[in-house]
Formats: sequence, C-alpha cells, structure tokens
Amino acid sequence: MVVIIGAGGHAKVVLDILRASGQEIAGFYDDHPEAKLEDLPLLGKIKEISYSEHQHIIAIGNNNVRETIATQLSQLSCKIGCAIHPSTVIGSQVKIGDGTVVMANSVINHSAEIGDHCIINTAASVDHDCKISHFVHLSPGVHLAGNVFVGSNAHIGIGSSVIQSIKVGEGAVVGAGAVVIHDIPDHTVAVGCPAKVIKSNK
Ligand SMILES: CC(=O)SCCNC(=O)CCNC(=O)[C@H](O)C(C)(C)COP(=O)(O)OP(=O)(O)OC[C@H]1O[C@@H](n2cnc3c(N)ncnc32)[C@H](O)[C@@H]1OP(=O)(O)O
Repeated sequence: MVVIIGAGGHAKVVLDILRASGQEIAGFYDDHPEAKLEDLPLLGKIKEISYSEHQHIIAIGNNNVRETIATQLSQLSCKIGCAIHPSTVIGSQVKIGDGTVVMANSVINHSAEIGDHCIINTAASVDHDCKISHFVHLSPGVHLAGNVFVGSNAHIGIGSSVIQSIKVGEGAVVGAGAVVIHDIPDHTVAVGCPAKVIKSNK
C-alpha cells in the first residue's frame, strides 16, 4: 500500500497515477485538518508521519518542501515509492530514483538518469543520456534534448525546451515557454527565447 503526502492539485494527479498503475492507497498526510483527497483517510499532519510498512510518495510540487520531507522520511527509515503512469515510454538503461513521479504521456529515452523525488510532469520528454538530479521538477510539456544536465531542485517551466548538452544549474528556474540554448547558472531565474537570466533565485 502507498501513503500520499500532500493533498493539493499535484497530489490529485499522483492519486490517479497510483490507481492507473494498480497500487492501493492507504491514505494521506497533510497539515490542514480540513484537507480532502477524495474519500481517502487523512492520517495526520506531516510532522506526525511514523514508520509503517507502506511506501511513501511526497506529492507536493515545491522542490524544497519535497526535499525537507524526504529528509524527515529518511530519518524515520520510511520506504519510498514511485508513481509512474502506465502510458510513460521508458527506454533502455534508464534509471529512475526513489520517490519520483512520472506523469501521463512522458517519454524518457535511452540511458537517461532521473534522481530521487523528481516530478516529470505530463507529456514531458527527457532524451538520451540526460542526467536529472534530485528534487527537480520538469513541468508539463518540457522537452530536454540529449545529454542535458539539470541540477538539484531546479524547476523547468511549462512548455520549455532545452537544446542538447546544456547544463541547467542547481536551484535554477526556467520560465514557462523558454528556449534554453546556453547554460543556466545555479540559483538564477531565466526566461524567454533564447532564455536569459533575469534575476537570482536565492
Ligand atoms: C501542472 C502544473 O501546474 S505544473 C506548474 C507549471 N508552472 C510553471 O511552469 C510556472 C513557471 N513560472 C514562470 O514562468 C514565472 O513567470 C517565473 C518563475 C519565470 C517568474 O515568476 P516571478 O519570479 O513571479 O517573476 P515576475 O512575474 O515578477 O516576472 C519578472 C519579469 O519576467 C517576465 N516573465 C515572467 N515569466 C516569464 C516567462 N515565462 N517568459 C517571459 N517573460 C517572463 C515578466 O513579464 C516580468 O517582466 P518585467 O519585469 O519586464 O515586467
């Protein structure tokens, strides 16, 4: 059985993926006492999570919040699950880390490596030999060409494209609809076509 952490819009989509892949859900944790996730039982606040035999999936879109909760789960030795939509196309020698969520119609090509607790959102594509670090979010419709590196906690905005062999830095944010043709430094926000840094993200 799987426990979902979070009850927002992202958690709803994760719930659908778990169901589509035949996993049973024990309930969810959320900090809001009135939180609802369909008819699933609210198991408590996130600080109240304790070890159980269940797999855990952190279904919260904010990369840094996911990282904090992942540390908490690791200290409790909780088991971590994955949610991979059955429509995902996964190539040979692909690695997908613990806690990562892959949404419908995504494509992950040969030799790509995805870290822990990432979000590969709806219809994103990750091409051959890409390396995606932990706690990254690729928004819906993001396309990464071959050999792209994405640093930990980076967020690539909806509909963006990144050409081959680019490095998107740790904690960087790429705006919606950007076209990335130069490396993006760590902890910066870049937007536009071609994407240019507009500010720091510290
Ligand atoms: C299923 C889901 O919902 S998954 C979630 C998907 N969501 C996304 O992908 C969101 C991506 N976020 C964005 O694109 C945001 O606009 C960000 C992060 C790039 C910037 O947000 P903020 O830090 O709030 O910056 P702000 O809105 O103040 O914009 C700063 C400047 O950049 C411009 N700008 C912001 N976003 C973009 C963009 N995507 N493309 C081009 N220009 C942009 C603004 O027009 C503004 O320009 P100005 O200073 O000349 O007026």
